[in-house]
Amino acid sequence: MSKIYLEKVSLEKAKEEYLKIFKDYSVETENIKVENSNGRVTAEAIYAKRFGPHYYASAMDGIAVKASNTYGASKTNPLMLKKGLDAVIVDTGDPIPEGFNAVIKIEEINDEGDFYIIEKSATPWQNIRAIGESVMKGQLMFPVNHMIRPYDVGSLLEAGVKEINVKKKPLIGIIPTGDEIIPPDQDPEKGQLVDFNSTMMKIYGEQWGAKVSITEILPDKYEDLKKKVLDEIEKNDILIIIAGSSAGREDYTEKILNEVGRVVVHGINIMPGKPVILGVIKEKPVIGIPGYPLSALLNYYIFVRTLVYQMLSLDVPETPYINAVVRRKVPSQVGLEEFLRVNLAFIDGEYVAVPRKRGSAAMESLVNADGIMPVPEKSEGIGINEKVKIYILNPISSISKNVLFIGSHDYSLDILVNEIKSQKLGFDFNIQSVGSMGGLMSLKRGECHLAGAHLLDPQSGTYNKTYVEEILGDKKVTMVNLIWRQQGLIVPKDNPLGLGKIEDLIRPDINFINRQKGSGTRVLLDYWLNKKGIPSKSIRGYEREEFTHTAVAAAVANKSADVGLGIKAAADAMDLDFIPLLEERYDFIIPTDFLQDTRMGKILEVINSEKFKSQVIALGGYRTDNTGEIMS
Ligand SMILES: Nc1nc2c(c(=O)[nH]1)N[C@H]1C(S)=C(S)[C@@H](COP(=O)(O)OP(=O)(O)OC[C@H]3O[C@@H](n4cnc5c(N)ncnc54)[C@H](O)[C@@H]3O)O[C@H]1N2
Ligand code: MOO
Repeated sequence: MSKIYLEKVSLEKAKEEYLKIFKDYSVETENIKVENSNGRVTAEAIYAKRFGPHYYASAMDGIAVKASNTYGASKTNPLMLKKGLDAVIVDTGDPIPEGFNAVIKIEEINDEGDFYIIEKSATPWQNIRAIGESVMKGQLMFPVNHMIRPYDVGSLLEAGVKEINVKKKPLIGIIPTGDEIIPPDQDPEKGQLVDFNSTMMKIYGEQWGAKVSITEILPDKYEDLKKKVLDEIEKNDILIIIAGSSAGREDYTEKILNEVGRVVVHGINIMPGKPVILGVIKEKPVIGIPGYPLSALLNYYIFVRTLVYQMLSLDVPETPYINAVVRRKVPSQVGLEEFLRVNLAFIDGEYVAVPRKRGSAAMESLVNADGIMPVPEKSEGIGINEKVKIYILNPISSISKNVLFIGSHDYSLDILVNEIKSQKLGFDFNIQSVGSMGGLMSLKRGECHLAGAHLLDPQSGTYNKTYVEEILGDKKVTMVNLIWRQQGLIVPKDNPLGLGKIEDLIRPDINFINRQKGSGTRVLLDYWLNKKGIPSKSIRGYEREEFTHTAVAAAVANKSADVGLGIKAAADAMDLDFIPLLEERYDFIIPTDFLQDTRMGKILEVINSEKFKSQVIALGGYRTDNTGEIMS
């Protein structure tokens, strides 16, 4: 097959064309002790070597008898059996003495001197385990291509099988590359990043039944990389080259494959993961995996997982999924099948999927997700209330119980999350930080259990109420105060530019960093600018938006901005200075139905506790006098 060019191949076609090349590739076999065989795959049929049990064994504690000697025994006609002659004492598992053919349980006999008295006759072979009851000598225990489970190991040992021939674990070699990449146990300087892709891949590979080795990190040098690839292909069944898959100056993977092997596919219509290179050297799969972690993982999961199972002649297990409804329009990317990370919430009898932010580099979007939602390339996107398939990342038993919070970010939420876990309340509190307005919109769409907002109404000077009424209409909700907190200017230590008030933001020497539209902090800033008659375009950096207080503080800490508006806890966390401007109210917005839910009851108990409040106060810039109170 000739090479398929970048960005032309659908995932289905790439899978079909590439995987079929290796359909007859099989790994070698090895002989291993049965004790170590869990998870391994049989290389030949396995037959039992002995009977289990291999002798007639007592199934009970009692006496062995000859059934014919017991006939006629009854309550009115008890029979006496002479010890040692008519009856022999046996324990469970003991062999049945020669000539005996039944066991009477100890609790059914009376012991009287030289005799046992019985009041019921025994039937032949009662309470005796037959030879081969558990396993028959010579019987087929497992066919070839069977994956050994823990109880299979027990059964094999019982059947006298001590060693078996299994398929060798497919060997995966991983070559991390890049001048900027350093080992994960080192601390990166500017321009350096630690290699964490390799370790994720190793863990997954081992879960699937492969043996994975990671080479030293290779710099972007063509000859070195080529030599390494040629070495490693001899030692492994599957070779992975991380990064250098796209069009960059130092992306050598494709060139090497063309020189010493061949490229089957370069570029698939998926996101993340588009620039993957699927190649072959010496009839073995060599995959150039994109460096961005989510791209790397997705390609590895799609191709390497399948290859491992295929090489072991196993069916590829289906990835667990559920059907969920999407309550907003999700546009598709032109010419790309997108795999979006989503949160899941069980609301009003169905699962609701809520997309998290895009981007192939943000591990956060995966770490905090419950599932992966494919958005097919050719569709119009996903329509409102459409049912879609979601591949789940967590057990459904926990997804069904979790509480999904969407709204503005606050540090007290982290304390809440931790308290819910440490008090083992039986559910997780999952957070999507999208700003105050975003939270209310999600609540309106029925995407979350509760929202969080700090929206000042300039006219009335109240918080949240007018916004809730306007956005949520007649949806019944209750506002419960979480905290009061200080908003102000986040500036470098010792405030070198001497900033003190909102008017300072228009100074020509100042670079500002803003929050996204719809965030409570942005609403506050715009309100102040409006009140003071300051045009937003007079502020340098007004257009540059971040999504959290922490991101604003990080921009100031890293000197990409001189000042931002945010909360004191964010400034403290980055060792910055803070100039307080206003104290604001942050409330939970809870649908009145959910207020009755036992989980919400437990959440309110936590926030009402002294333990929670004292941790919040310790953050600095917080007040908890109204925490847990219903607000109007
Ligand atoms: N001009 C273009 N640039 C890029 C394109 C494109 O089409 N045209 N595609 C983008 C996409 S999409 C992806 S995905 C990446 C793929 O990048 P490469 O495979 O070439 O890898 P690098 O550029 O070397 O690295 C990308 C990124 O990943 C980090 N990285 C690399 N290795 C590791 C590792 N082992 N552990 C953790 N992180 C790693 C690396 O430092 C970079 O930040 O290309 C886009 N560019
Ligand atoms: O394909 Mo890249 O993986 O979109 O980031």
